[in-house]
Amino acid sequence: MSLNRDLDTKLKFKTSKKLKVSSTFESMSLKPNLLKGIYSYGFESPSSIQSRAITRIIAGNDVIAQAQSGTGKTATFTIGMLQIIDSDKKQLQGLILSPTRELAVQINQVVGNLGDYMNVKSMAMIGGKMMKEDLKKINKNSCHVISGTPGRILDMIKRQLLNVRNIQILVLDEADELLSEILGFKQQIYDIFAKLPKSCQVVVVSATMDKNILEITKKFMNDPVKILVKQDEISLEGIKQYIVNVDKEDWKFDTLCDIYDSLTITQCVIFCNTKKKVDWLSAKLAQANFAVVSMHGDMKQEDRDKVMNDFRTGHSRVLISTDVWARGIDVQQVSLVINYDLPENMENYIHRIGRSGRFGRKGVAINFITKSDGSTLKEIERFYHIKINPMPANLADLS
Ligand SMILES: Nc1ncnc2c1ncn2[C@@H]1O[C@H](COP(=O)(O)OP(=O)(O)OP(=O)(O)O)[C@@H](O)[C@H]1O
Repeated sequence: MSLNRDLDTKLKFKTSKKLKVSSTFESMSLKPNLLKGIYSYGFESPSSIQSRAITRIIAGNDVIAQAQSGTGKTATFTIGMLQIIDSDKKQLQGLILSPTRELAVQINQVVGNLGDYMNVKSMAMIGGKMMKEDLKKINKNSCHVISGTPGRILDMIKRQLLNVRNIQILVLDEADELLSEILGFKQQIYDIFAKLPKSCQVVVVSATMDKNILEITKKFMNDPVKILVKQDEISLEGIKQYIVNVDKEDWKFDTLCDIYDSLTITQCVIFCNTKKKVDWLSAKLAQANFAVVSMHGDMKQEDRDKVMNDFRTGHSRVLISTDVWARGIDVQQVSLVINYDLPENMENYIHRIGRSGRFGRKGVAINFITKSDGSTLKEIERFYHIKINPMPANLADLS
C-alpha cells in the first residue's frame, strides 16, 4: 500500500453548488412506465445520490457521482439512462462498463427490472463466454442497453460486431478502478471512448474517487456536474469495524474457526489477497468440515456463475474471495465481512466492507491484524478518519 497518499481533498474538486434535490421519484418527471418499474421493484423514495444525480443525468449533463457503498448508485445511472433512451428506436443507445463480469451481469439485471414496463432490451456482454452467444442475442434482440466488461466490449467493437454509432450515454461504474493505471482497463476505456459519438454523455460513478481520477476525467468529460463525498464521510456508520490481533499469520486460521458459528448467522464474505490463498483457505476449512464456497478470477466462468447463484440464493452462507468480489456486488443478506488479509489498496478497504450494510442495513467488518499490519491499519484509519477498535469478546454483541 502506498504510504505517500495525498490526503488533501479540499483543493480544486468540490461538489457542484446549488444542486437541485428531488425528494420523490414523482418529482423527477420520469416516464410513467419507468416510474411504474421503480415502484414495482420496491423503491419508495430516492436515496441521497438518487435525489441529486438522476435529474442531472436526464438533463444531459456529464456527471461525476460519488456516494457511499450500497446507497443506490446503480439505480441512479440506470434510471437516468432509461429515461434518456427511446425504446421505439431499435438501436443501442446506452453502454455501461464495469470491472468484473459478475457486476456487469448484476447491473444488467437492475436495468431489466427497472425497465420492466418500458419494453427496453438489455444484455450483459462479458468475457469468459462464447462471443457467438453474444452475437446471437444482439441480432435477435437489437439491444437498447449493454452492460459489459471493457475487454469484451472493445473486442466486439473492433470486430465491428457492435454498432456504437447511436450511443447517447456511457456509464463508467467503479470508475476509479476502470481508470486506474494498475488494472490495465484504462487504455481499453480510452479506446472504447474514441469509437463513441462525440456527443455522447458520460457518467462516472464510484464510492471512491481521488484527485488523480478526477484529473483524468477532464480528458473525456465536458464541464461535469460533480457530486462528491468528503473523505471523512466515506465510511458508513452503519458498518461497525473491528480488529482482531492475531500476531502471526499462522494464527489467523484458528481465529477464523473460533468465530465460524457467528459467520453463518446471516451471510459472510471473507477476503484474501491472492487466488492461491483463497484456494488454500477454502480447502483447509472444508477439511475441517466447515461449509464454505469460494470464487476468484482464475476459475471457469460457469463455476463462478454457480457460486454466485448459490450465494445469492442463500444456499451457501460463507464465501471466500479475492478483490474480484470487492466492488459493487449486492447481496443484501451479507452482514459480515472479514479481511483475512488487509487489502493492498486503500480504496478496496471501503469497497470490501461495503459488501455488508447495504442500503442502510447494519454490517460488521472484522480485520485480522498481524504484527506487520500495524502501519497499514494506521494508514487506513488516517485515510478515512476512523478509529478501528478491537472486537468485543462476546461476538453476540456485534449485531
Ligand atoms: N431508492 C431505493 N429504495 C430502496 N432500496 C434501494 C433504493 N436504491 C437502491 N436500493 C437498493 O440498495 C441496494 C444497494 O444499491 P446499489 O447496489 O446500487 O449500491 P451502490 O451504491 O452501487 O453500491 P456499491 O458502492 O457497493 O457499488 C440494492 O439492493 C438496491 O436494490
